[in-house]
Amino acid sequence: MIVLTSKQMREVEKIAIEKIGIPSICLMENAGRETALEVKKILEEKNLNSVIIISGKGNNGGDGYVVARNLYNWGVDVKVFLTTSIGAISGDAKVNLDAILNMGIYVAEITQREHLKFLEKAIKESNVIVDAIYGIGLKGRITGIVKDIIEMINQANKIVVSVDIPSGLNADTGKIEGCAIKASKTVTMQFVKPGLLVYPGVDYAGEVRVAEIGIPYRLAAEIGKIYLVTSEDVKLPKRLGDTHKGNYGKALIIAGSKNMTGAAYLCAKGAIKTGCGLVKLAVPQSAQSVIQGALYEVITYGLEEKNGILSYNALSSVLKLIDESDVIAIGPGLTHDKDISQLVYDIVKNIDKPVVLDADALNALVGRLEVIQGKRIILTPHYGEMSRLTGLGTDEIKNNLFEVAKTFIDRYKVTLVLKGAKTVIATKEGSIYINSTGNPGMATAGSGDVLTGMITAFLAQGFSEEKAAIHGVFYHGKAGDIAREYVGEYGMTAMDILENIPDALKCGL
Ligand SMILES: NC(=O)C1=CN([C@@H]2O[C@H](COP(=O)(O)OP(=O)(O)OC[C@H]3O[C@@H](n4cnc5c(N)ncnc54)[C@H](OP(=O)(O)O)[C@@H]3O)[C@@H](O)[C@H]2O)[C@@H](O)CC1
Ligand SMILES: Nc1ncnc2c1ncn2[C@@H]1O[C@H](COP(=O)(O)OP(=O)(O)O)[C@@H](O)[C@H]1O
Ligand SMILES: [K+]
Repeated sequence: MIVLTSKQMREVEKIAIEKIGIPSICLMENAGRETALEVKKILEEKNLNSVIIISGKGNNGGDGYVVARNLYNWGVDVKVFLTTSIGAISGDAKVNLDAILNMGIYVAEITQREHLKFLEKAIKESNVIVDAIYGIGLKGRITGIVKDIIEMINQANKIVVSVDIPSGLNADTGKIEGCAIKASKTVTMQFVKPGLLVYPGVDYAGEVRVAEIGIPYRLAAEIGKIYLVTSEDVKLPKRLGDTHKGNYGKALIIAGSKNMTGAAYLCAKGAIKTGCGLVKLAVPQSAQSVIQGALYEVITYGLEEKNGILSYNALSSVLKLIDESDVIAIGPGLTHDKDISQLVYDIVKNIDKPVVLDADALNALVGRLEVIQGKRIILTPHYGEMSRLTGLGTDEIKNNLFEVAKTFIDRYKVTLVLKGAKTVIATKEGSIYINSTGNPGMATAGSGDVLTGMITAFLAQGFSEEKAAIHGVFYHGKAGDIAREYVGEYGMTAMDILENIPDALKCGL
C-alpha cells in the first residue's frame, strides 16, 4: 500500500486540483463526509448522540466544519469550537464555516485561557470529540492554548476521532511535536501517512482508516517511494509438482559459539522451516555435536576454532563451503572478537553471492563498512547495532527511521532491514517498506536469529534481496502474531515463533 509524506500529499493534491481540475472544496467535502460517516457509525453502535468538533485555522479545521454540517443534518447534537478567531479563517474552510454559521450550528472561539472552562463543560457533556485542529500542515511544536486544549481532550477519556492525523503528530516521522491528541480512530485522507505507521505515532493514531476523497491513485504511484507491507504484497508462489530440494536453494549459515549454540540452531531452523531446500550450518568444531543432536534436517560442519569461537584459520574452509552454496547468512551467536572481525571482513570482501549479515557479523564491520558497498547484501541491525554501524544515537535512529535508513542505503547501495517494533526495510533503489505484522511478545532473545534464517530461506528460493527481506520480515511477524494467539506476549519465546512459521506461510498461499 502506498504511503505518502505530507510534502508528497501536497504535491498530489496540487495536481488533482490545478492540473486535473477537481475543485478543492469537493475534496474537503469528501474528507469531511467520510469522517462524519465514521463518527455516525460509532454513535449508532454505542447509541450516543452528542459530538463536539475542535477546528484549527487551516483546511484540517475546514474538514471539521463539513463533519459538523453532515452530523447536524443527521440529527446529531453538534457543537464546534475554534482554536482561532472566526476572522482568521479563509478559503474553502471559510466557505464551510459560513455554511454552518448560516445553519445555526453552535460555534465558539477558544482563544483565551478563560474560554477553557466552556470547552471543559462541553467535553464533559459530549460523547465523541472530533479533532480537526491540525493535519499535515502542522509546522514546529504545539504551544500555548492549543496545548492546553489537547491535554484537556486527552484527559477527558472520551472517544476521539482525528481528521487525517492526530493533531500534534508529525505526519512524516511519527514524532510528537510538543503534545498530540490520543485518538481512538484516525480517518486519514486518501493515502496513509508514514507517521501513523511507526512509534510513537501508532499509539496516538488508534485504528487507522483510509478514506477515499477522490484523488486519483495513479498520482501517488508516480511519486510514492514508501510502502506499507500488507498480506496482499507478500503472496507466495505455489510450489510446482515436478521439483526437488535442489530447486529450493542451498543456504550456508555461519553462526554460533560455545555460549551461543542456540542462535545457530534458531537461525538454521528458521531457514529450513521457511522452505529452503538444503541448509548447511558451519559452527566452531566443539559446538558441532550438540547442534547436530538437535537439528536433524541440517548438515553441520565443525570449523577451526579457538576456545569455542571460530578462528581466522576457518577462512579457507568457509570459502570452500561458500563456493558450494547459493546464499549465505553470517552472524548469529558468533560473538565479537578480533579473529571473528577479520574472518567476517575477509568473507564479505571475497563474496559475490547474496548474503545476510546479522548480529556479530555487523559488529565485525564497524568502522570498515565500505566493504559491503554495492554487494548483494542484506543487513539486519536492530537500533543498537545500527548505532554502532553509523555512529548515530539509538534515539536519533528511532526518531528518524526513514531518513536514517535512506541515508544508509544511498551510501552503501545494499538492502537494509532496520529491526524494531515497526521494522523498516530500505532497498537499493531507494524505496522504504514499513512492516505491518509483529507484536511485543517478539521482543525476546533469539527472535532476530529466526528472522535471519527466514530471510536467508527466501533468498535461497530465488527471491531478490528486496523481496526476501520484505517477505522474511512480514512472515516472521505473522508467525509471532499467530504464536501470540496460543501463548500470549509474556510467555512467547523464539521457539514459539519458529513453531508457527508453517502456519504463517500458509496464509500467503
Ligand atoms: N489541500 C487540500 O486540498 C485538502 C486538504 N485537506 C485537509 O487539509 C489539511 C491540511 O490543511 P492545511 O494545509 O491548511 O494545514 P492544517 O493541517 O489545517 O494546519 C495548518 C494551519 O495551522 C497553523 N499551524 C501550523 N502549525 C502550527 C503550530 N505549531 N502552532 C500554531 N499554528 C500552527 C497554520 O497557521 P500559519 O502558521 O500558517 O499561520 C495553518 O493555518 C489536511 O491534513 C486535510 O485534513 C482535505 O480537506 C482534503 C483536501
Ligand atoms: N515490540 C515489538 N513489536 C514487534 N516486533 C518486535 C518487537 N520487539 C522486537 N521485535 C522483533 O523481534 C526481533 C528481535 O531481533 P533482535 O533484537 O536481533 O533479537 P535477537 O538478537 O535476540 O535475536 C526483530 O525482528 C524485531 O523486529
Ligand atoms: K487532526
